[in-house]
Amino acid sequence: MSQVNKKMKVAIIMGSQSDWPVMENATTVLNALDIPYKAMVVSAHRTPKRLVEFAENAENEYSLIIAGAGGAAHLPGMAASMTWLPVIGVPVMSKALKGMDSLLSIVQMPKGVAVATQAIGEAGAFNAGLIAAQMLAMGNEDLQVKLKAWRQAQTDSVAWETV
Ligand SMILES: Nc1c(C(=O)O)ncn1[C@@H]1O[C@H](COP(=O)(O)O)[C@@H](O)[C@H]1O
Repeated sequence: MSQVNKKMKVAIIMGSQSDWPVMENATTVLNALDIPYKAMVVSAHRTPKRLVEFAENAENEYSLIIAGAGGAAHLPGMAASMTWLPVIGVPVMSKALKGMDSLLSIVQMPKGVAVATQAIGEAGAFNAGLIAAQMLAMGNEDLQVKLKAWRQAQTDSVAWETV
């Protein structure tokens, strides 16, 4: 894999395939800006060995990790504990506690291991893709141009007023 591709690629991991309808929102901005990604189920609880293998090798293939999980959402923090790559956490809505459990499990990291936690649910997943794009754009002028155009299109689409 070329250095350019490696620099741009985002991993989207989630605890269960049932998270995908929420986590798919993370792909909206990535698709719009032609940022490559790979989405996969990796569970700290159910597939711990797969998580260790993924996290220990992530820097060879990816620039950033978006990690979503619901309930006892240990996946983002555990991934962050095993790689220096930035991990953006998405609390997936849970049935029993409406995602408050997911949010608190992800956001309340101990000092020294960081997860960039987003809002609960679809908006959080969407913004995870957006902040990933912004982070990648820091060192990429082409991406900055695309991102500014995307932002302007959003601004134009929400402006509304009566005559
Ligand atoms: N929180 C975690 C982890 C983990 O943190 O490793 N693995 C699965 N899960 C979560 O369990 C919920 C229910 O999963 P199922 O729908 O498969 O029963 C999902 O939201 C998933 O993210």
